[in-house]
Amino acid sequence: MPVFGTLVVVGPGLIGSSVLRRAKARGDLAQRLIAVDSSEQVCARVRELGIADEATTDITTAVAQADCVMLCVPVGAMGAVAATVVPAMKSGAVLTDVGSTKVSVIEAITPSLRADIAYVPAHPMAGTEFSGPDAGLANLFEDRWCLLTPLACTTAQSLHDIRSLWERCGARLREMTPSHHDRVCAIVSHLPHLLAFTICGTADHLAAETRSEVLDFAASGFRDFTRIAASDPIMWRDIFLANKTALLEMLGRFMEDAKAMGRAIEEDDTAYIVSRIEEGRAIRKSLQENRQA
Ligand SMILES: NC(=O)C1=CN([C@@H]2O[C@H](COP(=O)(O)OP(=O)(O)OC[C@H]3O[C@@H](n4cnc5c(N)ncnc54)[C@H](O)[C@@H]3O)[C@@H](O)[C@H]2O)C=CC1
Ligand SMILES: O=C(O)C(=O)Cc1ccc(O)cc1
Repeated sequence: MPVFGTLVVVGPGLIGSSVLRRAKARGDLAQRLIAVDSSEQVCARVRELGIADEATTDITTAVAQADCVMLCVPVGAMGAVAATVVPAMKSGAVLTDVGSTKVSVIEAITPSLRADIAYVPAHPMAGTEFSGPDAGLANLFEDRWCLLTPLACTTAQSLHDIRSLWERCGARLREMTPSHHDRVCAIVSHLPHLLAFTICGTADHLAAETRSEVLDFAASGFRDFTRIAASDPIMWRDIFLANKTALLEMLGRFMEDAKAMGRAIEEDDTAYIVSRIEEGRAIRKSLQENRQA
């Protein structure tokens, strides 16, 4: 029995097209799948890939048919898209989003909400450095967390249905408050991306300054940073600005710890250096035991 009659995915890029692929492959997420994108090129590609029953730029006509609308656009676009989508939705339908930040997305969407529309904010903690409809994978969410931040306007039925949808995508679910979500994601996702973009920039500037070949010798540790640094600039600009408070708090904490490591190196404090490295190894081991690495 499908969770929804008609599921409309707005923004069938990496995340949206992964949900569509999973829905097509299983057949029990929704009876009918509609993809909506502001780009006709993206719609044409979705048609070629055959991952939705319909792909259109006509957002209001599409969402009027929806039992569930899933917003998969960059976080900075969520508010404007919701302002177009919500007035056109039918009574009793469910609105959900997959944005990487929750407090600011909820703030942006809330002014558009209606009493007869349930809203379930969600965030699948899975992805890659690639974007667009070609990048999606039916198994992207398998064994990955999907974080839900239910609100007063999240009915029990809508929460149940969105939980079922993500469970059928293979995700593990956890509920938390939006502000807790943003602090957690600031440290485990947003700060690592900030560090990756920064270290690649620093190395590139050094190479330019010294007119040397430093990057030719990039070892695997540096290469791991470059994978993350290849992520979409608009998406990450939006995330950094949308999660400014929590991200700056975590950046401050990180800089303190980095300075302490610098001092330990300066002072030949071997015990401190080894204890921090051991902490890192222990985290890696515990993640591998939980199949998340
Ligand atoms: N990339 C990742 O690894 C993850 C991303 N997210 C979140 O998922 C959302 C989507 O990210 P991706 O799938 O990576 O992006 P993407 O760039 O692959 O896809 C976004 C799609 O939205 C469309 N779009 C942009 N503005 C629009 C508008 N105003 N109306 C209609 N369509 C519009 C674009 O044309 C594009 O097809 C973002 O909010 C992101 O924070 C969540 C988890 C992981
Ligand atoms: O590619 C990676 O390593 C990621 O970390 C993907 C990712 C990007 C954004 C999210 O909100 C969640 C996951």
